[in-house]
Amino acid sequence: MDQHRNITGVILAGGRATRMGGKDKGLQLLNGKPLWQHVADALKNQVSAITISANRHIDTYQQSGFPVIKDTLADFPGPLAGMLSVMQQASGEWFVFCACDTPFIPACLVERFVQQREDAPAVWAHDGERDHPTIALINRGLVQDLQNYLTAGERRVMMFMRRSGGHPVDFSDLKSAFVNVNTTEDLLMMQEHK
Ligand SMILES: Nc1nc2c(ncn2[C@@H]2O[C@H](COP(=O)(O)OP(=O)(O)OP(=O)(O)O)[C@@H](O)[C@H]2O)c(=O)[nH]1
Repeated sequence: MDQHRNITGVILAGGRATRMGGKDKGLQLLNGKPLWQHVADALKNQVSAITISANRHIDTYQQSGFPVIKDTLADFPGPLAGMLSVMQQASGEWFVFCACDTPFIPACLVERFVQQREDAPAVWAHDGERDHPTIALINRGLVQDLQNYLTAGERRVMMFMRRSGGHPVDFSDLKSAFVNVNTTEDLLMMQEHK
């Protein structure tokens, strides 16, 4: 059973990146390569297609050759806005969302999600210590729930994921793969340690 063929990988590259001084986080270079591209390279053999979710510098992201879906909700409401826009506009039944600020996601991400999903409509990564709700496998069937949630003014990704009937998937054996970049200092530290 090769369920990966029907899964679209989505790189979440929108947001304000306030902790990075408002720069476009996905376009920041790590070892000479934009963060979004690290995620695309890690995902490309795990999914059937890749889409970028962004709300700024759309032209730049389009130069990647991947489809780019702009957030339909204004005012940067957060990662769920990107997820909603993609689930409304892209085809396919399953989406693997990955934050662009997590450049070392593991090669077994999708396989483990699929194997451990059971019947849940959503699963997300847990590194043994922290949940990573923006690294998640989600079924299109949740689109209406997500729209209702955002319309009600809710923004928290973790709360939506818990309410979805999904569960976390354990990646404590690969904890370092979930290190993420929030500040320019984080980026510098990662470059130094490569
Ligand atoms: N499409 C989309 N993606 C978002 C949005 N907000 C955050 N993201 C992405 O979701 C992931 C997690 O984002 P956060 O670190 O929580 O938020 P951020 O805006 O990037 O950064 P801070 O303002 O410093 O919290 C990152 O990959 C962001 O690029 C949004 O409004 N739309």
